[in-house]
Amino acid sequence: MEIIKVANYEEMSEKACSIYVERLLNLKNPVLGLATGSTPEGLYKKMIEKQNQNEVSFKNTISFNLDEYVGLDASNPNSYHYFMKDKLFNHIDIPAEQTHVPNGEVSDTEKECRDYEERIREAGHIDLQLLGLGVNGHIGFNEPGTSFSSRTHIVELDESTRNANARFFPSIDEVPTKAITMGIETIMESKEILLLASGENKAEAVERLINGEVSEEFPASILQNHDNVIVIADEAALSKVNK
Ligand SMILES: N[C@@H]1[C@@H](O)[C@H](O)[C@@H](COP(=O)(O)O)O[C@@H]1O
Repeated sequence: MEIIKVANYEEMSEKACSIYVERLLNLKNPVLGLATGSTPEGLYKKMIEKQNQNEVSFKNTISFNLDEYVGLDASNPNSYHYFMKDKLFNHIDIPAEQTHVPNGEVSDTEKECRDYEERIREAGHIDLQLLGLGVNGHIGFNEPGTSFSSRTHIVELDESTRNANARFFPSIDEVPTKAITMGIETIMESKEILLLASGENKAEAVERLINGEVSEEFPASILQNHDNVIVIADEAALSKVNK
């Protein structure tokens, strides 16, 4: 695991963007795993700038998002479909049919999980998977206790996760209770993983990610077993490491 320490959120986004640009320029048909949440927003802004400056193009890129709430349709501003269009896809040249976000609105969610896995396989697996980090160690929506051999599946969201994400909703009651997420094994099959963390509220989780025991009780700890992981974290997020 390579750990890159940066001063703040801005520098984290900058550094992550430079890694993206490098991979986009080096891969013929990049398959990107994308994430939602506050953490990657700065990176997405910078990627849009890079395209506007003609430094990169996403025309040959295929993308797969990690997760989506169950029960929110794509036009709901809190859905991850909406987030991705609003923050990235509507502003870059990636063809819509090359973007994939799990569909939490279908009646047969089990089939959607299987189909999502199939689409990732057909694309030749993910070259670079972006991850944020939940305060309880979740990656995607894989909550503590999720099997390390899980594939794309439906999850019950933890109360702590619903509380953490309630800031985006009018009230906690409107935060969905279920989500569809790539599994831990799906994520671990990515050829390279880039995890971003910023702020003091992530400090404990970052410490466990780096130094903690590898355990299903802390899903992100599995990344210690992947041989191509870069963590970019700011000083606040790293404040509990090496103390
Ligand atoms: N499903 C998402 C995760 O993919 C994300 O990484 C995490 C952290 O979010 P944030 O970046 O807003 O702290 O929370 C959400 O629950």
